Amino acid sequence: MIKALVFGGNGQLGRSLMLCARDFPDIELTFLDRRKCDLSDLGAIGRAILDCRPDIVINAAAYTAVDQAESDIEQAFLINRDAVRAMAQACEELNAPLIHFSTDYIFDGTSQHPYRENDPVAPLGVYGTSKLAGEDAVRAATARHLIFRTSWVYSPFGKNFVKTMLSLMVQRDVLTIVNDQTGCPTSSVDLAGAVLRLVPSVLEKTFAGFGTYHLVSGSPMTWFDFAIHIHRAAVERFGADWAGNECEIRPVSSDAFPTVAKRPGYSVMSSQKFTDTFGFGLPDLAESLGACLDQLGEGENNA
Ligand SMILES: NC(=O)C1=CN([C@@H]2O[C@H](COP(=O)(O)OP(=O)(O)OC[C@H]3O[C@@H](n4cnc5c(N)ncnc54)[C@H](OP(=O)(O)O)[C@@H]3O)[C@@H](O)[C@H]2O)C=CC1
Ligand SMILES: Cc1cn([C@H]2C[C@H](O)[C@@H](COP(=O)(O)OP(=O)(O)O[C@H]3O[C@@H](C)C(=O)[C@@H](O)[C@H]3O)O2)c(=O)[nH]c1=O
Repeated sequence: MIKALVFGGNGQLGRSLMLCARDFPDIELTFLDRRKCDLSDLGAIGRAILDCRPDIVINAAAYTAVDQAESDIEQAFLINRDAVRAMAQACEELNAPLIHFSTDYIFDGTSQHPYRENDPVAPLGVYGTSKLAGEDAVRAATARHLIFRTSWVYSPFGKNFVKTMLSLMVQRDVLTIVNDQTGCPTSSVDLAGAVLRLVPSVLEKTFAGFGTYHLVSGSPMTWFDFAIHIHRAAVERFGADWAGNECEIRPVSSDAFPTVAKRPGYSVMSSQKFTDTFGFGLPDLAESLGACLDQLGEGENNA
């Protein structure tokens, strides 16, 4: 039996790992949430890892409030950099690989082509800067790491764009959604399945795939396009009398929807390196969004 320790058990990715765990009976997952291990307490992180002595650590925790991070800089760096460094150092001490997640918001969005792993990074805000610092901390502390950069994560769990849109579509007659930021919506349930599928091979002595990978679902679109997809999929699933059916969705520029943190205009990432190395990719948006709405309908959406 493989022993995996997961930080961030209560987040979208953490709960998706819990959901997928039933398909991987050879992996015994132990989940830590804020109550069991507050990552602000850096000393507690090493203790938790050394107490559990896992074969592998998965960090699904992060400070993810993009706008709030602009004024909560210390906490963002504490969780996204310092706590990650503590995790990576304890993993190195135990010789356990660390699987960590990062974001498209480390890029400035000026690329003319899907970002590859070696493209220059230049985050526009505190969240992206702190996540980039976390990546660097992992690389400095342990060679046995996998960093998966992903983007625009949604799921039946927690807070995300799909759930926000579904509730706003019911509450409002008109929604204005930015149409000049392009990225790849990605299901955390798909991410969780992919990661658990990799775990056994990562633990093989001959595994040579450590490093940084982009891992997204391959359907680039704007947030406006994504809202249209969500609306269409919801009407298809919940029927024409769904309360959000009549909501009008209008495209606007980012100037018309000001946010505290600036977001990249184009943060599409290529998962080619991942697919070439591991021989599979993530399902496309239609399939994954449909599954998410089905799970929401089945009541998997505890806030
Ligand atoms: N969400 C997205 O769109 C994207 C996410 N990512 C990355 O993917 C990974 C997973 O993200 P996702 O699941 O969406 O994130 P969530 O915000 O859903 O979950 C993050 C988890 O981290 C936990 N956490 C935060 N601070 C602490 C703390 N001090 N002590 C203990 N736990 C803490 C939160 O706990 P609590 O529930 O108690 O608040 C939460 O459960 C992260 O690395 C993120 O940066 C990358 C690209 C896009
Ligand atoms: C609610 C709403 C948002 N928007 C815009 C604001 C923003 O530009 C875009 C997305 O808004 P959100 O705040 O939901 O998403 P945001 O917090 O920017 O999402 C990011 O989260 C972090 C954690 C990541 O790592 C990124 O990959 C990305 O997923 O949609 C509208 O245009 N209209 C609306 O009604």
